[in-house]
Amino acid sequence: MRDEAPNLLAKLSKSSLVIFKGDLNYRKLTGDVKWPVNTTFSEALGPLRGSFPILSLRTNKADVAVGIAEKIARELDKEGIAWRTSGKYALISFEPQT
Ligand SMILES: O=P(O)(O)OC[C@@]1(O)O[C@H](CO)[C@@H](O)[C@@H]1O
Repeated sequence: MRDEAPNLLAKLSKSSLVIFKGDLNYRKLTGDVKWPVNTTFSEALGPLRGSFPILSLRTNKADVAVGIAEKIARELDKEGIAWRTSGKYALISFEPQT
């Protein structure tokens, strides 16, 4: 964003909170990478981390998912629950501005 949309970044940097809604935006925020589930949301954000306060609200519709305890993911997987893709589970993620 720093290179592609510096004006937008400057504007968002002055915001008290920027809310991203939906699976596709979550995938864009986290680079659409199949991170280990216990990767922090902060790490997955990469260069956007700390630029402005980010709240992401997402129902899970794709494999990418971060900020989850491995034990919880393992238990859901063991039960055969399609928690990553069914749209029946959701993630609320927050990263403050630094
Ligand atoms: O969760 P929602 O708001 O109904 O869908 C969010 C969404 O980003 O997820 C899909 C991509 O996985 C898109 O088709 C859709 O726009």
